[in-house]
Amino acid sequence: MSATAEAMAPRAAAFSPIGDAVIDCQLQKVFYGDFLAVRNSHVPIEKGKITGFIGPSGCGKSTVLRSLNRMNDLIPSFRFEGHVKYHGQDVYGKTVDPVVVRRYIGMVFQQPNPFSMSIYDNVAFGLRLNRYKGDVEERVQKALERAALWKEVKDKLNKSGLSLSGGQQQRLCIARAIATEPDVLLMDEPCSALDPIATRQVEQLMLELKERYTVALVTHNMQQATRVADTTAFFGVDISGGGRTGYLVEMGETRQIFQDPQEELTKQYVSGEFS
Ligand SMILES: Nc1ncnc2c1ncn2[C@@H]1O[C@H](COP(=O)(O)OP(=O)(O)OP(=O)(O)O)[C@@H](O)[C@H]1O
Repeated sequence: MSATAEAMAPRAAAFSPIGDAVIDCQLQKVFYGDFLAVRNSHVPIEKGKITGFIGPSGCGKSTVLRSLNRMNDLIPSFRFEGHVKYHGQDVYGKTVDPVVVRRYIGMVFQQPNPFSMSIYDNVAFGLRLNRYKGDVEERVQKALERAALWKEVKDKLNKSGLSLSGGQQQRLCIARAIATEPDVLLMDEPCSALDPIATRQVEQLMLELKERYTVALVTHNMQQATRVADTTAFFGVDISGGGRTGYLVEMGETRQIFQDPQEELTKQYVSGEFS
């Protein structure tokens, strides 16, 4: 365990990385109330890689991503059958504190969502929440450097995070997510609100981040998946029987998914026959 992780003692039952596998996600059925949103999706997340989730709207990409660090806990109607294991440990174990889960498995959202507080406080937020006992200033600087934002903000750390441009705000959110040194970073369409230049900066950042973190990325942009993802999971929507249930169609190396898909549906999707 890193010095940072040690400095932030878990508040509930022990939940710490062991072993080599990062996340084993087996979702047999995912419901919102009575609605079956996702079925039969086994989505392993491999260490040190970027795993891209692609597929048509409503196929469950975000649902699966958010189940990995218990973000769906915030939705009362959410329930699932299956398991999500992080280094072999049950993420949904009765004694596991979701705040601790999210320290190891951080998240960046579609819309840059800095808190209404200073740039510094945004990045320090998770450290304080987790009662980090080390040097907060040093950790904030390191996170901003890793998020390729330090040079642009080092002279205005007390300015509001909301005063930054959209691309800078998204890099600030990435800095906030990595300040606690997570093991895994979940990114839910992190570039969809950004212009092409900011998008390229964030994509470049993802490639740098994977040296240190494991990344799972939801994207609508298939070119983005080919540019940054090592592994790609393609989800489809089953409308037979009048429902709309997402499921994993195929998962493999990104090159294979785009150039040599094994499933007809994947072939049609990546060739743009439907979206
Ligand atoms: N909070 C919720 N309550 C009820 N149904 C939901 C909720 N969130 C998502 N759903 C439904 O679950 C299904 C999967 O949604 P999800 O957002 O995971 O798909 P997605 O592939 O990420 O879609 P998109 O690409 O449009 O963002 C959809 O039918 C959606 O309407």
